[in-house]
Amino acid sequence: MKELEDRIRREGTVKEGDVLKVDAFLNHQCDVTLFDHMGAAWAEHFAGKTITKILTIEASGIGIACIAARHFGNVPVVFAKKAQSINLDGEQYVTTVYSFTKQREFPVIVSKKYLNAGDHVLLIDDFLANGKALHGLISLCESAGAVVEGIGIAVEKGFQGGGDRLRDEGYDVDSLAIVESMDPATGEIEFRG
Ligand SMILES: O=P(O)(O)OC[C@H]1O[C@H](OP(=O)(O)OP(=O)(O)O)[C@H](O)[C@@H]1O
Ligand SMILES: O=c1[nH]c(=O)c2nc[nH]c2[nH]1
Repeated sequence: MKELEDRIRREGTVKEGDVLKVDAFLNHQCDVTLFDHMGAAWAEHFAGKTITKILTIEASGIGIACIAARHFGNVPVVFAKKAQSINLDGEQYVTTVYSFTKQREFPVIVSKKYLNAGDHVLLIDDFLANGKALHGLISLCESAGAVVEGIGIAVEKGFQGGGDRLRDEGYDVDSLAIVESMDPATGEIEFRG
């Protein structure tokens, strides 16, 4: 998606440790017009698939997923929580995920009320790096007996391999910008053609 690639080129910065900082528009300050265009792009890609629910993971996926839902008939958006809370009751699906930016494991929790056999799920997230977050969400869907219809990602860092591993596993992964390489010394970013 050219609009997203242009924003990354203009406003993204490359940090040491394979970190691309795009918090001016994607995952700290949020450009909702861009999010709306991203939702439209996923709706075009996944047209023809029946989506009954969007599943994402806190925190950065939530805003993007909510705006994307407007393009999928306002289906419910569920976000997996990364901490237990007195506000979480009843039975839960739980797994653990290693967080790329926080560099530690988190529980990943969804109430059984909100993910069911018979759901046709679109997974949405801001970043795909090693694929840990998505494997966590896929595992929750498997536990619930829900079908993963596809995966919509804003920025995939292709060189970390998580996206291609998911494609090899048979998932339909639509990443709107795939960074093939990035250099913290020069700031240069190359996208997959
Ligand atoms: O493919 P992976 O290696 O799993 O990396 C991608 C995940 O990393 C980030 O989450 P993170 O827990 O770092 O932070 P967040 O709270 O900003 O969502 C991002 O939002 C994805 O969920
Ligand atoms: O802002 C971010 N930049 C990244 O490079 C990244 N990788 C996973 N999650 C990420 N979030």
